[in-house]
Amino acid sequence: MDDPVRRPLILTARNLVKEFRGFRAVDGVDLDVADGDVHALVGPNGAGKTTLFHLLTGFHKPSDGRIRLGDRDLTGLGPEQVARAGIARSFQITSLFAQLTPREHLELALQSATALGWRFWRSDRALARFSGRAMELLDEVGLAGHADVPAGALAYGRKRALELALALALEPRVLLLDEPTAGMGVEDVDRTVALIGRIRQGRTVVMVEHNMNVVGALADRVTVLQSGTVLVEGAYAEVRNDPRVISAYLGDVDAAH
Ligand SMILES: Nc1ncnc2c1ncn2[C@@H]1O[C@H](COP(=O)(O)OP(=O)(O)OP(=O)(O)O)[C@@H](O)[C@H]1O
Repeated sequence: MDDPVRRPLILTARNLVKEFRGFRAVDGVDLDVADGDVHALVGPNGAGKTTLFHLLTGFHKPSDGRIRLGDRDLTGLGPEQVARAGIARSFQITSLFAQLTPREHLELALQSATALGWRFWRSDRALARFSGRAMELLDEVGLAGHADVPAGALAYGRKRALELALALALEPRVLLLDEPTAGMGVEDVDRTVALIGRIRQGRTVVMVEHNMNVVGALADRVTVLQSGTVLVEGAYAEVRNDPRVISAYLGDVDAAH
């Protein structure tokens, strides 16, 4: 049942296919992400969530199908072009520099998003003009009090918050989060849910997430994948009680709790 007040679509995929040596990890997926929604991609292990995520961010090229952001066709673009077009994914912790502080990370990310690129790498004068915005972003993710600590010394949850701030620095039209609560204890999960709840304001978020409590707390819409295809798409409450989803997840949902 479609929600009559659904917002306009911002990100769409049509008949998306990704084949690996004849095996279809993503097999004809249609995806409709509405502007301003938190849209979760869920499904049992091996369903194709990560592959779909890589397709949406340009890390994989589709074997077939199309991806559009607003009225722009992004099909076949590489990761950097996709990011510049307005789809940002949260960085991996492994891409943080242990000796640089969160403020320095943000200043560099903000500079790289401008036409200057990385040309004035660590020139203090060039970076100083990004300091104000860097602090705003750190404040938004709750890291203002840790702005000048080397990133290597931050606790795990704070490193993830820094990744989020780095993605936000690109001012994306759509923010993609790959398992934002993976590997976290209960307290960090709660903090992360609150954080995503804050940063989603005025933004569109697509997230792959295994923890159904997190999905229930944040997602407006849910796409359930199974064997590379869309099993069900809808509001969380509808999807959660759908017998096809329950059967696909049998055992898996309990494990995620
Ligand atoms: N590079 C690859 N080469 C070959 N097969 C792949 C490749 N990447 C993924 N696959 C296969 O595609 C299927 C979907 O994998 P994918 O990682 O997208 O699933 P997933 O839903 O993210 O699973 P999980 O929840 O376990 O992370 C799996 O059977 C996987 O083995």
